[in-house]
Amino acid sequence: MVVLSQPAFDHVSLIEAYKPTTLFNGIPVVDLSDPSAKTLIVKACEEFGFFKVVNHGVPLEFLNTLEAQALKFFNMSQSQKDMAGPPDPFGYGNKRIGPNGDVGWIEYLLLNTNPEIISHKSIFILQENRENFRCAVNNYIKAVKNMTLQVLELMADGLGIEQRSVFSKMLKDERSDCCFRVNYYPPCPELQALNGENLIGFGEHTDPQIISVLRSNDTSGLQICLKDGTWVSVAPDQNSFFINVGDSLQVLTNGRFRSVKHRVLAGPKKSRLSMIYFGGPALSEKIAPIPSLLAEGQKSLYKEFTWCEYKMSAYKSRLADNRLSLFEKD
Ligand SMILES: C=C1C[C@]23C[C@@]1(O)CC[C@H]2[C@@]12CC[C@H](O)[C@@](C)(C(=O)O1)[C@H]2[C@@H]3C(=O)O
Ligand SMILES: O=C(O)CCC(=O)C(=O)O
Ligand SMILES: [Fe+2]
Repeated sequence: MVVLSQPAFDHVSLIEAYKPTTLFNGIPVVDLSDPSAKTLIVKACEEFGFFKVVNHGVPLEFLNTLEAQALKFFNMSQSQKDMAGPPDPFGYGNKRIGPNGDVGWIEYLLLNTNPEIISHKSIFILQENRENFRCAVNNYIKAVKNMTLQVLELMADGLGIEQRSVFSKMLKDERSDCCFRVNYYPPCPELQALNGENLIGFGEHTDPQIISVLRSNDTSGLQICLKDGTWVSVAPDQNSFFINVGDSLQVLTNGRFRSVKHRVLAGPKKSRLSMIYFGGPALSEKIAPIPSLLAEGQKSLYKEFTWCEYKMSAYKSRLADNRLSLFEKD
């Protein structure tokens, strides 16, 4: 074992000796132009709460432009970036995730997707480049949101729900509570000396919203937890999107879809850059199973709550907590 003394390695709390994970080649791939997409989506949400989307229709130019703009941001000096933080929860964050003491080997920008709030102070510190950045974020979010609405409609269709817009209308609502996150995991060269140990970039958690749509650069690091509790690595694919079922969708489907536990490990050589669109409903939206998904006599597994109540409770929790357990019926 190599023992590194302080200050050579002062991020000890982020080091974890996880069991080695294998690259999983069973991640479902859904081609949005394929007529069987709706069936595949439902199967993937039941089995994994996670799938990859190809033929998504989002111009690759939007992905690459935003990546370049985000790198410009993260390559600025630390003092400049600090002017855009600390997150409240929006803005620039460095190592601290959320308000309750969680940390990771990460820098990020968290933005509200409401177009007026995209003019958050974090964008203003970009000075002469802010219009380019704002435009790249807006183009990306608009296109990704459209694709997400399509996926949600296929989901409803695949579940046999008469009202195809049952999920998508929650995001279409002008009061919907969606946010956007750009995560940057810098390389950590000292990691090479720590044989077999892992550096936590973003600790294990489920996403509280309905759906999360992730795109990353070509650097690995994302892992998901399978039904049997095994953690597996997801091969990066910079031209595709990865969809996560969030806690709220698990409730809307009365547990038929599962919100996927996931985490990110940082690497020694390459930086990872990911962009995640989190689709949440209006604060007043009631989160309860869609009635037609309940078989006769079947009851909801969850107590009634609104997205506002769930979100407030989530923000009091630690990242790895099972946030839904507070809302499960006894
Ligand atoms: C530790 C926390 C960070 C988080 C809010 C929370 O209290 C628990 C949920 C976390 C999470 C996970 C998914 C998204 O990245 C996020 C923005 C969200 O909505 O819930 C984060 C929150 C955050 O980073 O503020
Ligand atoms: O950065 C990633 O790849 C995933 C991060 C994540 O899960 C999140 O921001 O909620
Ligand atoms: Fe997440």
